[in-house]
Amino acid sequence: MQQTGNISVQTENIFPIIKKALYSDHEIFLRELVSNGVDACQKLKTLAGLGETTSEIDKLRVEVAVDKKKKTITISDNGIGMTAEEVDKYINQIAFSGAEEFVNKYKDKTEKTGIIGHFGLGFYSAFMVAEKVEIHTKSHTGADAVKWTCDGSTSYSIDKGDKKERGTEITLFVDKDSEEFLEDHRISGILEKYCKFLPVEIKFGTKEETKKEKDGDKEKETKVTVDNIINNPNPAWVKAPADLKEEDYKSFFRELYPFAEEPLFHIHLNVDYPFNLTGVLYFPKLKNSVEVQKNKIQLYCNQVFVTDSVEGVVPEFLTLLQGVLDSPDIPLNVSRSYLQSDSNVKKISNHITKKVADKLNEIYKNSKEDFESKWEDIKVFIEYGMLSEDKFYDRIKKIFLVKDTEGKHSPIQDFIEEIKATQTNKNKKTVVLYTHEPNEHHIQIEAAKNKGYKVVVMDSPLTSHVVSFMEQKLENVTFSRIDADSIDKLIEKDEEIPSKLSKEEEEKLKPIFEGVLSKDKFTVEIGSLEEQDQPVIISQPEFMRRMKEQQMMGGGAGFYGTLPEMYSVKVNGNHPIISSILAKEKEEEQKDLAKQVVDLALLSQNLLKGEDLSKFIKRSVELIKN
Ligand SMILES: Nc1ncnc2c1ncn2[C@@H]1O[C@H](COP(=O)(O)OP(=O)(O)OP(=O)(O)O)[C@@H](O)[C@H]1O
Repeated sequence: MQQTGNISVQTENIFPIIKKALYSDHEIFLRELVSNGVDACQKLKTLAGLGETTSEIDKLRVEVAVDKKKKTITISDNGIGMTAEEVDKYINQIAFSGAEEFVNKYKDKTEKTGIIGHFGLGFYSAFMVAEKVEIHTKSHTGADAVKWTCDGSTSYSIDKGDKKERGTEITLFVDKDSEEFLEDHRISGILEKYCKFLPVEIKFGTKEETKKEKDGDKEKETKVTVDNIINNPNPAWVKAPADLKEEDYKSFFRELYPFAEEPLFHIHLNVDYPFNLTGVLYFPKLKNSVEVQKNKIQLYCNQVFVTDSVEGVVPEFLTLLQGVLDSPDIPLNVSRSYLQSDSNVKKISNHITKKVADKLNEIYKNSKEDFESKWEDIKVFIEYGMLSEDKFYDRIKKIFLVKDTEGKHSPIQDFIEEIKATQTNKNKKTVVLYTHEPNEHHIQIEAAKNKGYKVVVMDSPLTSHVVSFMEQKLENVTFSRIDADSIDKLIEKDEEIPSKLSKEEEEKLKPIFEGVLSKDKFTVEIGSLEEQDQPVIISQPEFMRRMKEQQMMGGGAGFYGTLPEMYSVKVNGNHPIISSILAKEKEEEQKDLAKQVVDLALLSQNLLKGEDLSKFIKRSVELIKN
């Protein structure tokens, strides 16, 4: 038997849920009620623009007042007001949004109305903090004033009211558990957080200001009491980019982050099709860090602050930026996991990524010098971006810079072209040599320079990921850190350097060196390098080091992280010292000399520490004495 029907919802059951669980944060009630007041003003403005009201719209404003004695919070506005029918329709029917109805009615007649309300639920958030709510309202139409009262049960009363002025006044009789909201600083804090950029003036009490006046030759300071307007109704992002100067963006930045260091540059977003998005994003000076900056972007919906955790709305790498995004098209009242699958959110996220890449390209095009001067501060961001979004990489690959040890910047693609002739190995791979710390690798860099090679400085925390990524993206290119092997092995050419040692001599030499090094950490190899190269070179293989670094960045140590540090020790059989070690008659003398050159190699790698270092110094002093 098939049966169909409607699931019935009893308002008695749903009301307590709305009251307690509609929003997890109780402080939201103020945002909702102030937004309703702002909407009421915006609606009146829209009607005035269409000639549908004769109301005065010069001084539209919302006011919040707290009466500690009466334990009330009042939110009043001089907006559109409501008639008795409207109160019945919009307030008595939960989830019937007058805001949405208004937007639909006027959507063809006017441009954006900037109306915030949408769901028809916000008003009821008042009951999260109030045991009783009263509405006094008078419509702009001149209809009789209305008084509505509800004590939090499902019954309400609606009467003729005595409000004389146009607008709506909502009074919350704050319940015992919510008395914290009767504190001025609490209300200020909430207004500051959510309402700082609402488009209509919001007044909360008064404040004292000092005015300077001319009194003859002198300046006189007088104190005056003025309305405390808590918001800036015209923040930079709602203005047209053409109307703003660099300084305006900077001062808006200071308004958002009074204590932050000045940003490098900004991007003004302004889209109205196929979705609505405005905002200003700032590039902070990141230096070499990826952690500190996150969660600095503030998300607004029609100028109401919604959240500063933007994950899910913008790609993760963009959370390194600062600034404001405003879009009525982001479904913010829903869960984060839903956000990621929302098509508008995806489009917005792609758009921002594109805009950011466009801006970077524009700066590069306008002035290479300017771009280069900013590079050290933005490279981590760019690296993070290209590692996480392939599309971003495609847009910035032509302007991804590398800096050589002489301080010269070049786009990586140009750099590879430049080194191709000299730094291509016998397997036809062009080898990019890099260092994370030129001072530490001075010896190796000098050896590379002697061969006519160039070394680039890659010192970001993401370097090991970046080089692996670039190896996948760039054809026939590999990266090697300059200390990963001897220079001849880093870029292996066809012609081998002949060895001065015979096979027997090499076999004699190996155990001497093995005897002065710990077997668990070092593997010894006798090789033939140039005579002028170092007698012993200690290196950590590129692959192993990279894996360890990547796993350290990713948190857990993983498989490679658990492996002990391993180094390879290459003894340069062509170096005169090595021949003289072999020539020594006594085993002790051979060992001492071998130990000395090994220690020198360790020292150059910053690997000689503690007792070993003390012993080395002592031994060196003895050697000099002799
Ligand atoms: N201060 C006010 N002045 C005039 N009308 C109001 C006022 N407050 C509420 N209303 C009317 O009551 C309706 C319901 O308000 P409510 O806050 O519950 O929902 P909303 O603002 O439409 O949507 P949301 O749930 O997204 O806030 C509003 O759409 C509006 O028509």
